[in-house]
Amino acid sequence: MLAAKHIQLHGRLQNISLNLAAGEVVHILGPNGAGKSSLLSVLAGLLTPNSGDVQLKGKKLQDYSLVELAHCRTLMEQQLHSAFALSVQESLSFYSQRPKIPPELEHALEITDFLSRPLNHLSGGERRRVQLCRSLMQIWTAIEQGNALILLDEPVQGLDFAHQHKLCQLINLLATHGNMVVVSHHQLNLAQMYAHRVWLMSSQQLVADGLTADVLQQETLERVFQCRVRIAFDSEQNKLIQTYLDY
Ligand SMILES: Nc1ncnc2c1ncn2[C@@H]1O[C@H](COP(=O)(O)OP(=O)(O)OP(=O)(O)O)[C@@H](O)[C@H]1O
Repeated sequence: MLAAKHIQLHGRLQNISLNLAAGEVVHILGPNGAGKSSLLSVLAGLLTPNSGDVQLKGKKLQDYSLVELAHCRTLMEQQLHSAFALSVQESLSFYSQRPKIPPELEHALEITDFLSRPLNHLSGGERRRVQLCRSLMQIWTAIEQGNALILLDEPVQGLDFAHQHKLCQLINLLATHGNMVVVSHHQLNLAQMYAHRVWLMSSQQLVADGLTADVLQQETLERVFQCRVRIAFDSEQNKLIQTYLDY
């Protein structure tokens, strides 16, 4: 269980309270600058809020050592760092002692074919897949035990259509073991398909927290994104299928 109470971070987050249960997948949505990355950094214990606190499994984040946190939570940041000419294999070994990529990760991320290539010779999407693999392998033991907190900041950025869906399916699979997952991105349709719950942010505040279908309402989206939207509804399957901009 993860719980945040009255988080304030000057100029970035205002009075945010939330919680996340074992096995839940939450997608954070909201306009640029809304505070999604800042919130993920606070939940990871990498940014200390000016007031309020975050508790992971009943213990304040600041009472965990960095080593303890590094074994049970991962934060994949937006930026791709590949200044060094390390190979993909060397980069993975740096973060994990495991000799092999777990099959679930390989199935979704498909990176075995370029293990021997230098990271900085890969395409943007390929590099993103390596970055995801590395972040998840870092805490793979905790993930296998269903004990992990997985925080991913715009993980689908640069991924092709098929890999976006494979990643979302992987995330939901990992949650079935009891892991907690928070993912920020800008794809309303992926949230409609895969999120258990949505945190909608705007102007550094959490403006809605609820079941996906309840939060992704036309009126709410139009207010937050300041544009007209339309939502297509599949009446046979009784679910939302697509959100699109209405010109
Ligand atoms: N290092 C920083 N120092 C001070 N302010 C920052 C810093 N990083 C971001 N901000 C500001 O904090 C606010 C929230 O930024 P944040 O990066 O959390 O938004 P975001 O929702 O992740 O945006 P995006 O969708 O563009 O990635 C913005 O007003 C931003 O300009």
